[in-house]
Amino acid sequence: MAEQREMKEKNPWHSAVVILITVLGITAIVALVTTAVLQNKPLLQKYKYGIVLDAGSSHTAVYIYEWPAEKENDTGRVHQKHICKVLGPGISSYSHSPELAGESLRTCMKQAERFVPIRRHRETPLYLGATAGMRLLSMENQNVCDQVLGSVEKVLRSTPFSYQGARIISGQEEGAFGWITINYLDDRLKQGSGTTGALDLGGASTQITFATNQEGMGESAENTVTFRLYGNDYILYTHSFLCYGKDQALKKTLAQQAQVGNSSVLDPCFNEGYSVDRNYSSVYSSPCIMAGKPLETGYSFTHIGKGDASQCQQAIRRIFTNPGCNFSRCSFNGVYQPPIQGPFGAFSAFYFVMNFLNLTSDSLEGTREKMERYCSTPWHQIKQQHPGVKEKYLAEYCFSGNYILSLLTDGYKFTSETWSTITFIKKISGSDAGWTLGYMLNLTNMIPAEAPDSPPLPHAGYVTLLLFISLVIFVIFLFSVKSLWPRCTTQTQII
Ligand SMILES: Nc1ncnc2c1ncn2[C@@H]1O[C@H](COP(=O)(O)OP(=O)(O)O)[C@@H](O)[C@H]1O
Ligand SMILES: [Ca+2]
Repeated sequence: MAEQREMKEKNPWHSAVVILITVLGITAIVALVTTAVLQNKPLLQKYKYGIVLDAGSSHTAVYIYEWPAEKENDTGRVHQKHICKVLGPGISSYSHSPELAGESLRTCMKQAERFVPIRRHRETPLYLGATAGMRLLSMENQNVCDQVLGSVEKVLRSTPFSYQGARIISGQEEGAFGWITINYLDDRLKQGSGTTGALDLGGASTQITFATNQEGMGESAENTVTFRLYGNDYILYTHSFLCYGKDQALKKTLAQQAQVGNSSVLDPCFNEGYSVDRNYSSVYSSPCIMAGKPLETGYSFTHIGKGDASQCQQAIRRIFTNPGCNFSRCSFNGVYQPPIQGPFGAFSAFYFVMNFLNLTSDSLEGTREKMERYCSTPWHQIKQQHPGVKEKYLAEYCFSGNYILSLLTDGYKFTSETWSTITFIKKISGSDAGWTLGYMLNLTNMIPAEAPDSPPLPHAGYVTLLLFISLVIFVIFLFSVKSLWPRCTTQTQII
């Protein structure tokens, strides 16, 4: 030992060489890792954009989506950058002055020009999809419907974006794209595991969509949609009930209680103390209300609230018809529906109403109890408690809550057990739940049928592994130098 120490002391190279090797080794490792990190780091993030207008029956919303340019085909990469709510009613309400439908969009489209960088304007696809309000208008008057679509088209063409068309989407599309949206945002599609069903409640229609492995799906082709996404096959059951959105359902329920000629209607679905004069024509002004439509609707009546939730539900139940079921099982109105398979995400008006009523996490029984209590609260008290809420919504929450209860239980056949599989949602990871995102992903081919190849390791994992292997090599190298060194120096000594 003493001899060796002496040799080291005699050899001034010993420590200098070891230090040099260590410094060089560390420098080499740092250089290697830095190069690996820089080489694999994504280039300065470039974003792309897409714009979809949701022309609903009650209002129009402009959605701007954004995604990293290189990651188009990855799930969960597209997110909502901005939403602009168009002032005024839905485009289907402009039947008396169709040109104003287009004009109503201008403010939001100007806003979109500011949210999308100028250099991206020309390549940004722009779509408009109209839903049940326009479906109803096309049934009432195809010519006026075309004029409204022509008017929005004219304004959208005048924007700097890449206009891709304005059309009425089908109920199946509305349901299926809503399903794609929530499952894409949840990052469930790539995993190929369980998916979430979609429940959408609008003003004029409502949609139910869920994946099913039922053999019996062949029973009803019009309710079946198939997709191959990221290498997985999905068979979806979907149905859109036209005239069963909450505004049309309210008209149906009211029309069914009203008798033309009567000067008042005592309505259990409105709070006690509520009293508003209405014209019969406002109730019957919809192709959804067929039966009992009088020739002369120029009469008015006083709409008086009675505030009784269970009577309200009885009244609502009468708008679901049961003409007999020609399939193995049905929801309502003779429409085929396989056994429901949860979990479910319930959005749009399902969320707005249940969130207002503080009913997003209650049991079915708890929900019924709270509805009884809300409906029996006098109208003046309700107004006092919620001064900031739009009075039209406020007045309708007793009806809307009961309608949701009835639609989900009497209609879709949710039970006390399956009720808890429903989550009332507005947004997922910052993007609104709704059909628009799924619509854009589909039209821009952003969801591939087959799973794209991806590197075996994520970037962080790759760098860590590289660092670890380099360190191991370096430590082995140091040990071997250390164990070889005395022999070398001894040999030198002998010579
Ligand atoms: N804060 C809110 N509270 C209650 N209802 C709301 C609220 N915001 C929107 N709604 C309702 O949500 C529904 C949205 O429907 P919409 O998408 O316009 O129709 P559709 O999908 O049938 O074409 C309308 O009935 C509207 O009144
Ligand atoms: Ca809608």
